[in-house]
Amino acid sequence: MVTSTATPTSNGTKPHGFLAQVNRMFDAAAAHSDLDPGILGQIRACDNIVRFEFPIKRDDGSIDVIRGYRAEHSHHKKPTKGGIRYATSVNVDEVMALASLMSYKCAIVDVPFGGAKGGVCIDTREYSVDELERITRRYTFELIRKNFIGAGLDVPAPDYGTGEREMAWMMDTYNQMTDDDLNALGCVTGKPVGQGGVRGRTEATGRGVYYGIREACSYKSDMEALDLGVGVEGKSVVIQGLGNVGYHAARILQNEGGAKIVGLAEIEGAIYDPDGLDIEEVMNHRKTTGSILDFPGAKNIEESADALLLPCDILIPAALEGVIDRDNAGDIKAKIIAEAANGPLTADADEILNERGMLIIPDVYLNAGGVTVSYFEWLRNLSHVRHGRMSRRFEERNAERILRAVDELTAEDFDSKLLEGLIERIGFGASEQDLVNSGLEDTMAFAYDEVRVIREEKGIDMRTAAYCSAINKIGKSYTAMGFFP
Ligand SMILES: NC(=O)c1ccc[n+]([C@@H]2O[C@H](COP(=O)([O-])OP(=O)(O)OC[C@H]3O[C@@H](n4cnc5c(N)ncnc54)[C@H](O)[C@@H]3O)[C@@H](O)[C@H]2O)c1
Repeated sequence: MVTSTATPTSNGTKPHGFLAQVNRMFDAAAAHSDLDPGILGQIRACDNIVRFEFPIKRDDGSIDVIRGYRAEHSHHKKPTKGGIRYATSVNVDEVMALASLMSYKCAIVDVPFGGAKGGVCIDTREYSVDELERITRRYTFELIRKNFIGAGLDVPAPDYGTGEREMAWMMDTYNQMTDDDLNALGCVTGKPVGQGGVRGRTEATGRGVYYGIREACSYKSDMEALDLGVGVEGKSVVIQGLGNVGYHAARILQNEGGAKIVGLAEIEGAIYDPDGLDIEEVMNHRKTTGSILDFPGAKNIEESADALLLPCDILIPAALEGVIDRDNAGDIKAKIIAEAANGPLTADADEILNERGMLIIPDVYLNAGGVTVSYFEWLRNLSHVRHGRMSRRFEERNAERILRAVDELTAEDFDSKLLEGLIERIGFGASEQDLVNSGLEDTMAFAYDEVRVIREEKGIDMRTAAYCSAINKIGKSYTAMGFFP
Protein backbone atom coordinates (compact mmCIF):
# COMPACT_ATOMS: atom_id res chain seq x y z
CA MET A 1 0.00 0.00 0.00
CA VAL A 2 1.21 3.52 -0.79
CA THR A 3 -0.43 6.41 1.02
CA SER A 4 0.85 9.72 -0.15
CA THR A 5 -0.04 13.35 -0.61
CA ALA A 6 2.58 13.87 -3.30
CA THR A 7 1.84 14.55 -6.94
CA PRO A 8 2.18 11.39 -9.01
CA THR A 9 5.48 10.86 -10.74
CA SER A 10 5.52 7.12 -11.27
CA ASN A 11 3.41 4.08 -11.71
CA GLY A 12 0.75 4.70 -14.29
CA THR A 13 1.22 8.45 -14.59
CA LYS A 14 1.26 9.77 -18.14
CA PRO A 15 3.70 12.66 -18.64
CA HIS A 16 0.96 14.97 -19.88
CA GLY A 17 -1.97 13.02 -18.55
CA PHE A 18 -5.48 13.79 -17.48
CA LEU A 19 -4.47 15.51 -14.23
CA ALA A 20 -2.19 17.91 -16.10
CA GLN A 21 -5.13 18.76 -18.41
CA VAL A 22 -7.44 19.46 -15.46
CA ASN A 23 -4.77 21.54 -13.71
CA ARG A 24 -4.21 23.57 -16.86
CA MET A 25 -7.91 24.40 -16.92
CA PHE A 26 -7.78 25.21 -13.19
CA ASP A 27 -4.79 27.54 -13.72
CA ALA A 28 -6.61 29.41 -16.51
CA ALA A 29 -9.42 30.18 -14.06
CA ALA A 30 -7.08 30.83 -11.11
CA ALA A 31 -5.55 33.67 -13.14
CA HIS A 32 -8.88 35.51 -12.66
CA SER A 33 -8.88 35.03 -8.88
CA ASP A 34 -7.76 37.43 -6.13
CA LEU A 35 -7.15 34.58 -3.69
CA ASP A 36 -3.77 34.12 -2.02
CA PRO A 37 -1.59 31.86 -4.24
CA GLY A 38 -1.13 29.53 -1.26
CA ILE A 39 -4.89 29.04 -0.98
CA LEU A 40 -5.12 28.45 -4.74
CA GLY A 41 -2.38 25.84 -4.37
CA GLN A 42 -4.30 24.11 -1.58
CA ILE A 43 -7.53 24.10 -3.62
CA ARG A 44 -5.69 22.46 -6.52
CA ALA A 45 -3.78 19.88 -4.43
CA CYS A 46 -4.96 16.32 -3.90
CA ASP A 47 -5.20 15.78 -0.12
CA ASN A 48 -4.91 12.02 0.12
CA ILE A 49 -4.56 9.00 -2.12
CA VAL A 50 -4.34 5.30 -1.54
CA ARG A 51 -3.21 2.59 -3.95
CA PHE A 52 -3.37 -1.09 -3.13
CA GLU A 53 -3.21 -4.55 -4.63
CA PHE A 54 -5.06 -7.69 -3.61
CA PRO A 55 -5.44 -11.25 -4.89
CA ILE A 56 -8.73 -12.60 -6.24
CA LYS A 57 -9.56 -16.23 -6.87
CA ARG A 58 -11.04 -16.68 -10.36
CA ASP A 59 -13.84 -19.15 -11.05
CA ASP A 60 -11.32 -21.58 -12.57
CA GLY A 61 -9.20 -21.53 -9.39
CA SER A 62 -6.43 -19.30 -10.77
CA ILE A 63 -5.37 -16.12 -8.93
CA ASP A 64 -5.45 -12.57 -10.33
CA VAL A 65 -3.74 -9.62 -8.67
CA ILE A 66 -6.07 -6.61 -8.79
CA ARG A 67 -5.01 -2.99 -8.36
CA GLY A 68 -7.34 -0.46 -6.72
CA TYR A 69 -7.20 3.27 -5.93
CA ARG A 70 -9.07 5.95 -4.05
CA ALA A 71 -8.18 9.64 -4.12
CA GLU A 72 -9.70 12.22 -1.79
CA HIS A 73 -8.96 15.49 -3.48
CA SER A 74 -10.32 18.02 -1.03
CA HIS A 75 -11.22 17.83 2.64
CA HIS A 76 -12.56 21.38 2.79
CA LYS A 77 -15.94 19.69 3.23
CA LYS A 78 -16.63 16.22 4.54
CA PRO A 79 -17.54 13.63 3.53
CA THR A 80 -15.65 13.48 0.28
CA LYS A 81 -17.69 12.11 -2.60
CA GLY A 82 -17.07 10.53 -5.97
CA GLY A 83 -17.60 7.49 -8.13
CA ILE A 84 -15.86 4.16 -8.46
CA ARG A 85 -14.61 3.37 -11.97
CA TYR A 86 -13.91 -0.12 -13.30
CA ALA A 87 -11.79 0.25 -16.44
CA THR A 88 -8.34 -0.59 -17.76
CA SER A 89 -7.60 3.15 -17.97
CA VAL A 90 -7.71 3.49 -14.17
CA ASN A 91 -4.41 4.70 -12.72
CA VAL A 92 -3.21 7.19 -10.14
CA ASP A 93 -3.27 10.08 -12.62
CA GLU A 94 -6.83 9.34 -13.68
CA VAL A 95 -8.30 9.01 -10.18
CA MET A 96 -6.56 12.21 -9.04
CA ALA A 97 -7.87 14.10 -12.07
CA LEU A 98 -11.39 12.76 -11.58
CA ALA A 99 -11.27 13.52 -7.84
CA SER A 100 -10.27 17.14 -8.61
CA LEU A 101 -13.19 17.46 -11.01
CA MET A 102 -15.50 16.17 -8.25
CA SER A 103 -14.40 18.90 -5.82
CA TYR A 104 -15.02 21.61 -8.42
CA LYS A 105 -18.32 20.03 -9.50
CA CYS A 106 -19.69 19.82 -5.95
CA ALA A 107 -18.81 23.47 -5.35
CA ILE A 108 -20.43 24.61 -8.60
CA VAL A 109 -23.77 22.99 -7.73
CA ASP A 110 -23.51 23.79 -3.99
CA VAL A 111 -23.39 20.18 -2.84
CA PRO A 112 -21.51 20.29 0.49
CA PHE A 113 -18.94 17.56 -0.21
CA GLY A 114 -15.24 17.47 -1.02
CA GLY A 115 -14.25 15.60 -4.17
CA ALA A 116 -13.02 12.01 -4.38
CA LYS A 117 -12.74 9.23 -6.93
CA GLY A 118 -11.74 5.60 -6.91
CA GLY A 119 -11.27 2.79 -9.31
CA VAL A 120 -10.19 -0.70 -10.07
CA CYS A 121 -7.98 -1.40 -13.07
CA ILE A 122 -9.96 -4.18 -14.81
CA ASP A 123 -11.90 -4.85 -17.99
CA THR A 124 -15.29 -5.91 -16.57
CA ARG A 125 -16.00 -8.02 -19.68
CA GLU A 126 -13.25 -10.43 -18.63
CA TYR A 127 -14.84 -11.32 -15.29
CA SER A 128 -17.95 -13.27 -14.31
CA VAL A 129 -20.58 -11.69 -12.05
CA ASP A 130 -19.32 -13.79 -9.12
CA GLU A 131 -15.75 -12.61 -9.74
CA LEU A 132 -16.90 -8.98 -9.97
CA GLU A 133 -18.67 -9.39 -6.65
CA ARG A 134 -15.51 -10.77 -5.03
CA ILE A 135 -13.45 -7.91 -6.47
CA THR A 136 -15.98 -5.31 -5.29
CA ARG A 137 -16.22 -6.75 -1.78
CA ARG A 138 -12.45 -7.02 -1.38
CA TYR A 139 -11.96 -3.50 -2.78
CA THR A 140 -14.51 -2.22 -0.23
CA PHE A 141 -12.81 -4.13 2.57
CA GLU A 142 -9.52 -2.41 1.65
CA LEU A 143 -11.24 0.99 1.72
CA ILE A 144 -12.67 0.22 5.19
CA ARG A 145 -9.25 -0.83 6.49
CA LYS A 146 -7.69 2.36 5.17
CA ASN A 147 -10.46 4.67 6.43
CA PHE A 148 -11.47 5.66 2.92
CA ILE A 149 -15.21 4.92 3.20
CA GLY A 150 -18.01 5.94 5.59
CA ALA A 151 -21.07 8.18 5.58
CA GLY A 152 -19.18 11.03 7.26
CA LEU A 153 -15.82 10.25 5.71
CA ASP A 154 -15.85 9.33 2.04
CA VAL A 155 -18.89 8.18 0.07
CA PRO A 156 -18.44 6.33 -3.26
CA ALA A 157 -21.03 6.19 -6.07
CA PRO A 158 -21.26 4.58 -9.52
CA ASP A 159 -19.07 5.66 -12.41
CA TYR A 160 -17.87 4.09 -15.65
CA GLY A 161 -18.17 0.30 -15.40
CA THR A 162 -20.13 0.23 -12.12
CA GLY A 163 -23.78 0.68 -11.21
CA GLU A 164 -26.34 0.02 -8.49
CA ARG A 165 -25.36 -3.68 -8.29
CA GLU A 166 -21.81 -2.81 -7.23
CA MET A 167 -23.09 -0.13 -4.83
CA ALA A 168 -25.34 -2.71 -3.11
CA TRP A 169 -22.35 -5.07 -2.72
CA MET A 170 -20.25 -2.22 -1.31
CA MET A 171 -22.93 -1.19 1.16
CA ASP A 172 -23.49 -4.78 2.30
CA THR A 173 -19.74 -5.35 2.78
CA TYR A 174 -19.51 -2.13 4.80
CA ASN A 175 -22.52 -3.21 6.84
CA GLN A 176 -21.01 -6.63 7.57
CA MET A 177 -17.56 -5.30 8.44
CA THR A 178 -18.30 -2.26 10.62
CA ASP A 179 -20.38 -1.25 13.66
CA ASP A 180 -21.66 1.84 11.88
CA ASP A 181 -25.22 0.46 11.97
CA LEU A 182 -27.12 3.76 12.02
CA ASN A 183 -25.34 5.35 9.07
CA ALA A 184 -24.26 2.29 7.08
CA LEU A 185 -26.78 3.04 4.31
CA GLY A 186 -25.09 6.38 3.70
CA CYS A 187 -21.66 4.88 3.02
CA VAL A 188 -22.35 4.76 -0.73
CA THR A 189 -24.95 6.30 -3.04
CA GLY A 190 -26.46 5.09 -6.29
CA LYS A 191 -27.85 2.02 -4.52
CA PRO A 192 -30.94 0.11 -5.70
CA VAL A 193 -34.19 1.69 -4.48
CA GLY A 194 -34.92 -1.29 -2.21
CA GLN A 195 -31.49 -0.89 -0.57
CA GLY A 196 -31.71 2.77 0.41
CA GLY A 197 -31.43 4.29 -3.07
CA VAL A 198 -33.71 7.04 -4.33
CA ARG A 199 -35.95 6.97 -7.35
CA GLY A 200 -34.33 9.02 -10.07
CA ARG A 201 -30.66 8.44 -9.10
CA THR A 202 -29.94 6.02 -11.96
CA GLU A 203 -30.97 8.54 -14.61
CA ALA A 204 -29.85 11.61 -12.65
CA THR A 205 -26.61 12.34 -14.51
CA GLY A 206 -28.29 11.97 -17.91
CA ARG A 207 -31.26 14.03 -16.74
CA GLY A 208 -28.90 16.72 -15.44
CA VAL A 209 -27.16 16.72 -18.83
CA TYR A 210 -30.54 17.41 -20.42
CA TYR A 211 -31.35 20.25 -18.00
CA GLY A 212 -27.91 21.79 -18.56
CA ILE A 213 -28.22 21.64 -22.34
CA ARG A 214 -31.72 23.08 -22.08
CA GLU A 215 -30.40 26.02 -20.02
CA ALA A 216 -27.62 26.66 -22.54
CA CYS A 217 -30.04 26.52 -25.49
CA SER A 218 -32.42 28.99 -23.84
CA TYR A 219 -30.11 32.01 -24.28
CA LYS A 220 -30.93 33.83 -27.51
CA SER A 221 -27.60 35.63 -27.82
CA ASP A 222 -25.59 32.41 -27.50
CA MET A 223 -27.83 30.59 -29.97
CA GLU A 224 -27.73 33.49 -32.45
CA ALA A 225 -23.93 33.52 -32.28
CA LEU A 226 -24.02 29.85 -33.33
CA ASP A 227 -26.68 30.50 -35.97
CA LEU A 228 -29.10 28.25 -34.08
CA GLY A 229 -32.65 28.76 -32.87
CA VAL A 230 -33.55 28.96 -29.19
CA GLY A 231 -34.50 25.70 -27.42
CA VAL A 232 -33.61 22.03 -27.60
CA GLU A 233 -36.51 21.00 -29.82
CA GLY A 234 -35.46 19.90 -33.31
CA LYS A 235 -31.74 20.20 -32.63
CA SER A 236 -29.66 17.36 -34.07
CA VAL A 237 -27.60 15.41 -31.55
CA VAL A 238 -24.73 12.90 -31.74
CA ILE A 239 -23.90 10.86 -28.62
CA GLN A 240 -20.78 8.81 -27.90
CA GLY A 241 -21.29 6.10 -25.27
CA LEU A 242 -24.66 4.53 -24.51
CA GLY A 243 -24.06 3.61 -20.89
CA ASN A 244 -25.77 5.07 -17.88
CA VAL A 245 -25.10 8.73 -18.73
CA GLY A 246 -25.31 8.60 -22.53
CA TYR A 247 -28.42 6.44 -22.73
CA HIS A 248 -30.49 8.45 -20.25
CA ALA A 249 -29.33 11.77 -21.74
CA ALA A 250 -30.35 10.53 -25.21
CA ARG A 251 -33.70 9.22 -23.99
CA ILE A 252 -34.64 12.41 -22.14
CA LEU A 253 -33.36 14.74 -24.88
CA GLN A 254 -35.49 12.82 -27.37
CA ASN A 255 -38.63 12.26 -25.28
CA GLU A 256 -38.80 15.44 -23.19
CA GLY A 257 -36.73 17.88 -25.24
CA GLY A 258 -37.87 16.90 -28.73
CA ALA A 259 -34.26 16.72 -29.95
CA LYS A 260 -33.39 14.59 -32.99
CA ILE A 261 -30.73 11.94 -32.29
CA VAL A 262 -28.86 11.58 -35.60
CA GLY A 263 -25.74 9.69 -34.53
CA LEU A 264 -24.84 7.14 -31.85
CA ALA A 265 -21.42 5.67 -31.12
CA GLU A 266 -20.49 2.63 -29.05
CA ILE A 267 -17.39 0.49 -28.72
CA GLU A 268 -18.34 -1.71 -31.70
CA GLY A 269 -18.91 1.19 -34.12
CA ALA A 270 -21.35 4.01 -34.80
CA ILE A 271 -24.56 4.64 -36.73
CA TYR A 272 -25.88 7.74 -38.46
CA ASP A 273 -29.29 8.70 -39.78
CA PRO A 274 -29.93 12.40 -40.53
CA ASP A 275 -33.68 11.70 -40.28
CA GLY A 276 -33.33 10.61 -36.65
CA LEU A 277 -32.75 7.42 -34.66
CA ASP A 278 -35.18 6.20 -32.01
CA ILE A 279 -33.02 5.55 -28.95
CA GLU A 280 -35.22 2.77 -27.51
CA GLU A 281 -35.33 0.96 -30.85
CA VAL A 282 -31.55 1.19 -31.16
CA MET A 283 -31.10 -0.17 -27.63
CA ASN A 284 -33.49 -3.06 -28.38
CA HIS A 285 -31.58 -3.76 -31.59
CA ARG A 286 -28.33 -3.83 -29.61
CA LYS A 287 -29.86 -6.18 -27.04
CA THR A 288 -31.01 -8.57 -29.77
CA THR A 289 -27.97 -8.46 -32.08
CA GLY A 290 -25.21 -7.49 -29.63
CA SER A 291 -24.36 -4.36 -31.61
CA ILE A 292 -25.79 -1.01 -32.65
CA LEU A 293 -24.44 -1.62 -36.18
CA ASP A 294 -26.83 -2.59 -39.01
CA PHE A 295 -29.71 -0.70 -37.43
CA PRO A 296 -32.45 -0.53 -40.11
CA GLY A 297 -32.29 2.71 -42.14
CA ALA A 298 -29.02 3.92 -40.55
CA LYS A 299 -25.57 4.14 -42.10
CA ASN A 300 -22.80 2.16 -40.35
CA ILE A 301 -19.62 3.98 -39.33
CA GLU A 302 -17.02 1.28 -38.72
CA GLU A 303 -14.53 3.52 -36.90
CA SER A 304 -16.54 4.55 -33.84
CA ALA A 305 -14.47 7.70 -33.13
CA ASP A 306 -15.42 9.10 -36.56
CA ALA A 307 -18.91 9.72 -35.15
CA LEU A 308 -17.42 12.67 -33.25
CA LEU A 309 -16.94 14.38 -36.61
CA LEU A 310 -20.55 13.97 -37.80
CA PRO A 311 -22.50 17.11 -38.71
CA CYS A 312 -24.90 18.00 -35.86
CA ASP A 313 -25.94 20.85 -33.59
CA ILE A 314 -24.97 19.17 -30.30
CA LEU A 315 -22.19 16.63 -29.75
CA ILE A 316 -22.34 14.72 -26.46
CA PRO A 317 -19.24 12.70 -25.57
CA ALA A 318 -20.48 10.38 -22.80
CA ALA A 319 -17.79 7.68 -22.62
CA LEU A 320 -14.25 8.45 -21.48
CA GLU A 321 -11.73 11.29 -21.28
CA GLY A 322 -9.45 12.71 -23.95
CA VAL A 323 -11.55 11.66 -26.96
CA ILE A 324 -11.28 15.12 -28.54
CA ASP A 325 -7.70 16.34 -28.73
CA ARG A 326 -5.61 18.64 -30.91
CA ASP A 327 -5.66 16.05 -33.73
CA ASN A 328 -9.42 15.93 -34.28
CA ALA A 329 -10.65 19.22 -32.72
CA GLY A 330 -10.27 21.05 -36.03
CA ASP A 331 -12.63 18.56 -37.73
CA ILE A 332 -15.49 18.71 -35.23
CA LYS A 333 -18.63 20.03 -36.95
CA ALA A 334 -20.98 20.34 -33.97
CA LYS A 335 -21.74 23.83 -32.71
CA ILE A 336 -22.32 22.86 -29.08
CA ILE A 337 -20.12 20.35 -27.24
CA ALA A 338 -21.93 19.05 -24.18
CA GLU A 339 -19.44 17.27 -21.92
CA ALA A 340 -21.45 14.47 -20.33
CA ALA A 341 -18.26 12.44 -19.73
CA ASN A 342 -15.50 13.70 -17.48
CA GLY A 343 -12.65 15.32 -19.37
CA PRO A 344 -13.63 14.40 -22.96
CA LEU A 345 -11.70 17.43 -24.29
CA THR A 346 -7.98 17.88 -23.72
CA ALA A 347 -6.92 21.43 -22.82
CA ASP A 348 -5.56 21.87 -26.38
CA ALA A 349 -8.87 20.78 -27.91
CA ASP A 350 -10.70 23.11 -25.54
CA GLU A 351 -8.64 26.05 -26.81
CA ILE A 352 -9.09 25.09 -30.46
CA LEU A 353 -12.87 24.68 -30.17
CA ASN A 354 -13.24 27.95 -28.23
CA GLU A 355 -11.24 29.75 -30.91
CA ARG A 356 -13.56 28.22 -33.51
CA GLY A 357 -16.49 29.84 -31.67
CA MET A 358 -18.13 26.67 -30.41
CA LEU A 359 -20.10 26.61 -27.18
CA ILE A 360 -18.61 24.11 -24.72
CA ILE A 361 -20.80 23.16 -21.76
CA PRO A 362 -18.14 21.87 -19.34
CA ASP A 363 -18.16 18.54 -17.47
CA VAL A 364 -17.71 20.19 -14.05
CA TYR A 365 -21.15 21.69 -14.49
CA LEU A 366 -22.96 19.47 -16.96
CA ASN A 367 -22.59 16.03 -15.38
CA ALA A 368 -23.18 17.25 -11.81
CA GLY A 369 -26.69 15.75 -11.77
CA GLY A 370 -25.35 12.46 -10.43
CA VAL A 371 -23.69 13.94 -7.37
CA THR A 372 -26.64 16.26 -6.78
CA VAL A 373 -29.07 13.36 -6.50
CA SER A 374 -26.46 11.34 -4.59
CA TYR A 375 -26.62 14.16 -2.05
CA PHE A 376 -30.42 13.71 -1.82
CA GLU A 377 -29.91 9.97 -1.35
CA TRP A 378 -27.28 10.49 1.35
CA LEU A 379 -29.59 12.93 3.20
CA ARG A 380 -32.38 10.36 3.03
CA ASN A 381 -30.07 7.63 4.35
CA LEU A 382 -28.92 9.73 7.30
CA SER A 383 -32.42 10.93 8.17
CA HIS A 384 -34.02 7.52 7.55
CA VAL A 385 -37.00 9.30 5.99
CA ARG A 386 -38.13 8.83 2.41
CA HIS A 387 -38.48 12.08 0.47
CA GLY A 388 -42.12 13.10 0.32
CA ARG A 389 -43.18 10.71 3.09
CA MET A 390 -43.44 13.30 5.85
CA SER A 391 -44.88 16.00 3.68
CA ARG A 392 -47.53 14.01 1.85
CA ARG A 393 -49.93 13.51 4.78
CA PHE A 394 -49.40 17.04 5.98
CA GLU A 395 -50.06 18.44 2.54
CA GLU A 396 -53.08 16.22 1.98
CA ARG A 397 -54.56 17.40 5.26
CA ASN A 398 -53.94 21.00 4.24
CA ALA A 399 -55.60 20.42 0.91
CA GLU A 400 -58.53 18.77 2.66
CA ARG A 401 -58.89 21.78 4.96
CA ILE A 402 -58.89 24.15 1.99
CA LEU A 403 -61.55 22.12 0.24
CA ARG A 404 -63.75 21.89 3.32
CA ALA A 405 -63.43 25.59 3.80
CA VAL A 406 -65.12 26.24 0.49
CA ASP A 407 -68.60 27.30 1.62
CA GLU A 408 -70.69 25.44 -0.89
CA LEU A 409 -68.88 22.19 -0.25
CA THR A 410 -70.67 20.13 2.41
CA ALA A 411 -69.25 17.05 4.09
CA GLU A 412 -71.65 14.87 2.04
CA ASP A 413 -70.56 16.06 -1.35
CA PHE A 414 -66.90 16.01 -0.35
CA ASP A 415 -65.33 14.16 -3.19
CA SER A 416 -61.99 12.39 -2.91
CA LYS A 417 -61.55 12.77 -6.68
CA LEU A 418 -61.76 16.52 -6.22
CA LEU A 419 -59.14 16.29 -3.50
CA GLU A 420 -56.84 14.30 -5.78
CA GLY A 421 -57.37 16.87 -8.54
CA LEU A 422 -56.47 19.69 -6.18
CA ILE A 423 -53.42 17.85 -4.91
CA GLU A 424 -52.27 17.30 -8.46
CA ARG A 425 -53.04 20.89 -9.57
CA ILE A 426 -51.17 22.59 -6.79
CA GLY A 427 -48.45 20.00 -6.56
CA PHE A 428 -49.22 18.61 -3.10
CA GLY A 429 -48.00 15.15 -2.22
CA ALA A 430 -45.35 14.92 -4.89
CA SER A 431 -43.73 11.53 -5.36
CA GLU A 432 -40.10 10.95 -4.43
CA GLN A 433 -39.18 10.95 -8.13
CA ASP A 434 -40.94 14.33 -8.63
CA LEU A 435 -39.11 15.82 -5.67
CA VAL A 436 -35.76 14.45 -6.83
CA ASN A 437 -36.24 15.67 -10.40
CA SER A 438 -37.43 19.12 -9.39
CA GLY A 439 -34.53 19.49 -6.92
CA LEU A 440 -32.15 18.49 -9.70
CA GLU A 441 -33.78 20.85 -12.20
CA ASP A 442 -33.53 23.81 -9.81
CA THR A 443 -29.91 22.96 -8.98
CA MET A 444 -28.86 22.79 -12.64
CA ALA A 445 -30.70 26.01 -13.53
CA PHE A 446 -29.33 27.94 -10.55
CA ALA A 447 -25.74 26.80 -11.13
CA TYR A 448 -25.98 27.61 -14.84
CA ASP A 449 -27.06 31.12 -13.99
CA GLU A 450 -24.20 31.62 -11.53
CA VAL A 451 -21.69 30.47 -14.13
CA ARG A 452 -23.34 32.58 -16.85
CA VAL A 453 -23.03 35.74 -14.75
CA ILE A 454 -19.29 35.11 -14.15
CA ARG A 455 -18.80 34.33 -17.84
CA GLU A 456 -20.44 37.60 -18.89
CA GLU A 457 -18.76 39.74 -16.22
CA LYS A 458 -15.28 38.47 -17.03
CA GLY A 459 -15.79 37.88 -20.76
CA ILE A 460 -14.48 34.30 -20.51
CA ASP A 461 -15.59 30.90 -21.79
CA MET A 462 -18.03 28.75 -19.85
CA ARG A 463 -15.46 26.26 -18.53
CA THR A 464 -13.19 28.96 -17.14
CA ALA A 465 -16.25 30.62 -15.58
CA ALA A 466 -17.36 27.31 -14.02
CA TYR A 467 -13.87 26.78 -12.55
CA CYS A 468 -13.94 30.39 -11.27
CA SER A 469 -17.23 29.65 -9.52
CA ALA A 470 -15.68 26.56 -7.88
CA ILE A 471 -12.46 28.37 -6.90
CA ASN A 472 -14.42 31.26 -5.32
CA LYS A 473 -16.57 28.93 -3.24
CA ILE A 474 -13.82 26.53 -2.10
CA GLY A 475 -11.51 29.50 -1.48
CA LYS A 476 -14.16 31.08 0.75
CA SER A 477 -14.44 27.85 2.68
CA TYR A 478 -10.65 27.59 3.29
CA THR A 479 -10.40 31.29 4.17
CA ALA A 480 -13.23 31.05 6.69
CA MET A 481 -12.03 27.92 8.49
CA GLY A 482 -8.33 28.86 8.53
CA PHE A 483 -5.43 26.43 8.52
CA PHE A 484 -4.66 23.80 11.11
CA PRO A 485 -2.57 24.07 13.33
N1 LIG B 1 -22.53 7.33 -13.78
C1 LIG B 1 -22.59 8.56 -13.33
O1 LIG B 1 -23.47 8.89 -12.51
C2 LIG B 1 -21.61 9.61 -13.81
C3 LIG B 1 -21.67 10.87 -13.20
C4 LIG B 1 -20.85 11.89 -13.67
C5 LIG B 1 -19.99 11.63 -14.72
N2 LIG B 1 -19.93 10.39 -15.29
C6 LIG B 1 -18.99 10.21 -16.40
O2 LIG B 1 -19.70 9.85 -17.58
C7 LIG B 1 -18.89 8.99 -18.39
C8 LIG B 1 -19.64 7.71 -18.67
O3 LIG B 1 -19.98 7.09 -17.45
P1 LIG B 1 -21.16 6.01 -17.34
O4 LIG B 1 -21.48 5.88 -15.91
O5 LIG B 1 -22.24 6.30 -18.33
O6 LIG B 1 -20.38 4.69 -17.78
P2 LIG B 1 -21.01 3.33 -18.31
O7 LIG B 1 -20.00 2.29 -18.01
O8 LIG B 1 -22.39 3.13 -17.81
O9 LIG B 1 -21.12 3.57 -19.89
C9 LIG B 1 -20.07 3.96 -20.71
C10 LIG B 1 -20.40 3.51 -22.12
O10 LIG B 1 -19.43 4.04 -23.02
C11 LIG B 1 -19.09 3.03 -23.97
N3 LIG B 1 -17.79 3.32 -24.52
C12 LIG B 1 -16.57 3.13 -23.98
N4 LIG B 1 -15.59 3.54 -24.81
C13 LIG B 1 -16.21 4.00 -25.92
C14 LIG B 1 -15.76 4.54 -27.14
N5 LIG B 1 -14.47 4.72 -27.36
N6 LIG B 1 -16.68 4.91 -28.06
C15 LIG B 1 -18.00 4.74 -27.82
N7 LIG B 1 -18.49 4.22 -26.69
C16 LIG B 1 -17.61 3.86 -25.75
C17 LIG B 1 -19.15 1.73 -23.15
O11 LIG B 1 -19.30 0.58 -23.98
C18 LIG B 1 -20.37 1.98 -22.27
O12 LIG B 1 -21.57 1.55 -22.89
C19 LIG B 1 -17.58 8.83 -17.62
O13 LIG B 1 -16.67 9.82 -18.04
C20 LIG B 1 -17.99 9.09 -16.19
O14 LIG B 1 -16.90 9.51 -15.38
C21 LIG B 1 -20.72 9.38 -14.85
